[in-house]
Formats: sequence, structure tokens, C-alpha cells
Amino acid sequence: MIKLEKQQGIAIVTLSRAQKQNALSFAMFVELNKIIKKLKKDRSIRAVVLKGDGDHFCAGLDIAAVMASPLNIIKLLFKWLPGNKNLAQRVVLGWQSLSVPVIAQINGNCLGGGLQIALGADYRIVHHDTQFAIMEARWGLCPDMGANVVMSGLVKRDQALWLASHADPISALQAKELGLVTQVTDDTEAATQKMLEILLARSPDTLAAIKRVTQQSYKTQQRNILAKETFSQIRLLLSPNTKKAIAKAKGKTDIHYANPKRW
Ligand SMILES: C/C=C/C(=O)SCCNC(=O)CCNC(=O)[C@H](O)C(C)(C)COP(=O)(O)OP(=O)(O)OC[C@H]1O[C@@H](n2cnc3c(N)ncnc32)[C@H](O)[C@@H]1OP(=O)(O)O
Repeated sequence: MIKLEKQQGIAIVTLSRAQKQNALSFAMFVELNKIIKKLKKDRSIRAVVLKGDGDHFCAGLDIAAVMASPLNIIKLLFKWLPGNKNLAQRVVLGWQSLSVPVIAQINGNCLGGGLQIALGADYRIVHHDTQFAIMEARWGLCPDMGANVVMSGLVKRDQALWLASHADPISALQAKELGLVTQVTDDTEAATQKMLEILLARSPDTLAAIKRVTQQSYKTQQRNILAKETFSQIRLLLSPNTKKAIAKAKGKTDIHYANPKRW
């Protein structure tokens, strides 16, 4: 469900489950993690392009499929030991551990976990018609998968709060205004090629150094943030208000939340 091709030194990673708008199963996270490890060792590549098969980048986590296996939920979101990242965090932040530039080429829907994976890339080239949303709040959850690390380098604090809290789709232009997007275009393929030409004209050592140094400013905080988002998600999953939020997301209207907990 993940395709990896190499063309003239460019690795092309494609989320390939077009009939489900490339919604992410547990197996896709496992495959993506393996691919990132493979690319890390591959000295023949100069850049990575990450995209979705068909008309969409990704419709987010396949919640029903992942929820069907409690063991997979634990492996994906909660396998946390001090200093370790869970599988989803390893995938989202994995693109940043590569020394080569990673460009997410985005069309159609780019939602939830799909947006988080795209935010882990170095650049996002998006079609005018793309829709973005951080959707966890609809399910009574909070953004995880490393979203809080990648967002903190891109979006101002009040905007990050608002985006995660309203959980509604925003347009490509709104996303650009917030800082989520590098470039909005009518031809993502051509714009990606153009960016690759510019990047490939630079020394790979220079690009690697720029990437490493640019990341450093928010890397120091990373471990605390990752641990916090994992623990917050565990508490939410155990909360009666989350059950109510899920019922609401499925269309139940007479929902009354209990008083808020102290965090
Ligand atoms: C920790 C949590 C992390 C997260 O990622 S939270 C976010 C999870 N994602 C969602 O909540 C999105 C759910 N999907 C939708 O709201 C809608 O869909 C869309 C807006 C993405 C698209 O709507 P439309 O254009 O009308 O297409 P369609 O007929 O609903 O979907 C086409 C096919 O794609 C499947 N699909 C879409 N999203 C998901 C998903 N997230 N997981 C699994 N399948 C999905 C559908 O079921 C259907 O397939 P079929 O025709 O076989 O029924």
C-alpha cells in the first residue's frame, strides 16, 4: 500500500490506497517506517517526493481499521518509553531525520494523520483545491503523531490552537496564510519538478547542513512535547467525554459533556 520508486536520484514515496482516499492503515505506518529507514541508508538519493495515488493525498487515519485491533492502537500511538517515539511519531518525524530534502506533493484531501505526515516533510507543494483539516477533536481526541512538534515550527500558537480545536477543513490559501504550506499551485507535478531542479543545483552537503541547523531550534523541546501528546491522548481515550464526542461525530445530537477535567 506504499510504493517506493527511484528516478534519477529522486525517491518517490506514494501512499497507494486510492479507493479509500489513501486512508492510513496500521500496515501503511509499518511500511512507511521501513521505507524511511531504508532511505536513511541510501546514499544514492538526492531528494524525496511524498504523494498520494489518485485524486487525494490522504483522508487521515483509517480509524475503524486501526481501532479493530487494540494491539495495533498501542503499537501505533502509545508504545512510549522514556526517550522513544511511538510508530506514528517515528513516521511523521522520520522525514526530518533524512539529510536530503523531502517534498510533499499534495492534491485533494489532506486530513488528520495525512496532514501530520505531510507536515513532517520539509516542503508542501499543494493544489489550489486541496482541503486540510486536523480532525482529532471531532473524535474527542487531541492531535498526536508528532503534530505538536511539526506544527510548532510552522504555525503561530493561537492559530495552532484554533485549527486543532475547530477541526473543520480549511482551503489551500488559508493553509498558506497560516504557514502550513510552502507553495499553492494549479500544477503540483510541475511545481515539484521546479523545486527539485533548484535544490539539486545545490551541494547535497550544504542542503543537509541547512536542514540540520534549521531543525535545531525546536528539536530541544521535542521529547517533552512527544511524551505530553501521548499521555494526553491516553487520558482522552479513557475519558467519558471522548465516548460522547465519538457518538456526536457519528451523528448523535443530544450530547451533553461532563464538566471539564483539570489538566
Ligand atoms: C488519531 C486520529 C488521527 C486522524 O487521522 S483523525 C481523521 C480521520 N479521518 C476522518 O475522519 C475522515 C473521514 N472521511 C470523511 O470525512 C470523508 O470520507 C472525506 C471528507 C474524506 C471524503 O468524502 P467524499 O469525497 O464524499 O468521499 P467518501 O465517499 O466519503 O470516501 C471515499 C472512500 O474513501 C473512504 N474513506 C474516506 N476517509 C476514510 C478514512 N479516514 N478511513 C477509511 N476509509 C475512508 C470512504 O469510506 C469511501 O470508501 P467506500 O466507497 O468503500 O465506502
